[in-house]
Amino acid sequence: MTVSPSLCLPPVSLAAGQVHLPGSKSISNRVLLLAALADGATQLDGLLDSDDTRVMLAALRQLGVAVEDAGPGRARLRGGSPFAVRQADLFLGNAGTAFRPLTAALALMGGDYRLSGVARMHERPIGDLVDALAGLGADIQYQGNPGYPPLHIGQGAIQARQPVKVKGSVSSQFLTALLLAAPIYAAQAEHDLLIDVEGELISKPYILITLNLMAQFGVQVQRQGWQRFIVPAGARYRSPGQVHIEGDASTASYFMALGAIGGGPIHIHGAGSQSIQGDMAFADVIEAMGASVIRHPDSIEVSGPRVAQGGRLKAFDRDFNLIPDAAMTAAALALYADGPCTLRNIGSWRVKETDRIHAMHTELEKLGAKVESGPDWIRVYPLAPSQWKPASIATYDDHRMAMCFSLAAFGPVPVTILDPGCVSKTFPDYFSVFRGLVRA
Ligand SMILES: O=C(O)C1=C[C@@H](OP(=O)(O)O)[C@@H](O)[C@H](O)C1
Ligand SMILES: C=C(OP(=O)(O)O)C(=O)O
Repeated sequence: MTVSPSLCLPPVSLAAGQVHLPGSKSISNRVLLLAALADGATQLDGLLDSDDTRVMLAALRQLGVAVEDAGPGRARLRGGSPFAVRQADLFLGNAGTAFRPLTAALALMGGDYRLSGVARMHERPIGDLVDALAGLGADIQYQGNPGYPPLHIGQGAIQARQPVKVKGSVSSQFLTALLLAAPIYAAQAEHDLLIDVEGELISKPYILITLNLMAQFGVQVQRQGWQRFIVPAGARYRSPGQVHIEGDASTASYFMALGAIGGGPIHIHGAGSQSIQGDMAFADVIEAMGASVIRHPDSIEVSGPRVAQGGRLKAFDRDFNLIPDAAMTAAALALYADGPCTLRNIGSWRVKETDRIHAMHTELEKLGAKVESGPDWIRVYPLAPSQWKPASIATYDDHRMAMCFSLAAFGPVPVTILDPGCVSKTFPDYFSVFRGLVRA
């Protein structure tokens, strides 16, 4: 891992302007896989160009999928299932949206594949997905610690006589992975493929993204609540020809936050009231905190108090299970609230790019804040102007830590972000866009 030079952000007080969001990570990586599996050619625009999509594209190319670069944000894929290459060693960085769905797809195709990632990826659990795939007859071996990547995928004997059971309490990406891969089997099957969720399912809005995009590629999944998902026998992905990828709603949360604490207005283009991403609900969070939000179909405008001039946001105590990524932005905004803010039901933070509850707790304390946390919650007390301490913020190779702590520049002292380059996971240009929107 290369570490980028640290970045000192001097105090700022105002944020206003226009921002065009980079493509959604969640949609980009799903659509790349769908286009790779679908019959026919698919033209994509709005595609995210970042570490997470680069590893997905490189893997698909290695697997024999024809991918043409068609200019910035554009690509043309010619798909088909199974993939032409039956033996490959794939490096998937720290991209959960590449690792989990490719594991399921390759396990259902069968072959001789090795999937690995960065050291942290090898600490992120995948056992619940491997168990579900093993229940279908897939051949998957752990190459390191049981329950974690790296994985070896062999030639299984896939048979779905019973409903496939999958646990969704650690990550919704396991159910997403099974759903995306299901037509590889269902296309040839005589009976519908039933997928049953065992126990709790977290991060539910991401499942709706998955179902929406599968439908765009011709596969309609029926569901019974969040319990049972039915992939019809004969289901086959067909290219819709063209797909436009909307802007990233989790990324939008940093700019919504800027509008909410820096006066605004910040006009964020690329995702709005018609978005299929759950993280757009972050707009409701900042609205409840006192920001003004105007929603357009494909954009959103946010203004709010100027916290550097004594303005304050309203404190909150809420469940963030549906928007775990944007939730981190709310934790950073708590610094400017009028009372302690509690984020609940965020246990999945422990197994993401880093242990995010630990990282948030530690780094907010460096700024001078009082913080409390438990297994699946964190409480952040706001800072009065005299309480702020200049700090060097560690980012733990977590893009969201770096982006969230840019919001600390609205305090009265400078803040230094260590390894700001880690934003390349989803938004390589974040800090130049940030600088273009803020003023002293
Ligand atoms: O399916 C997806 O695109 C994602 C699901 C979420 O993960 P969990 O389901 O693990 O919470 C989210 O945190 C991640 O950034 C993207
Ligand atoms: C959890 C995240 O990433 P991943 O898709 O790797 O799970 C994230 O982007 O916040």
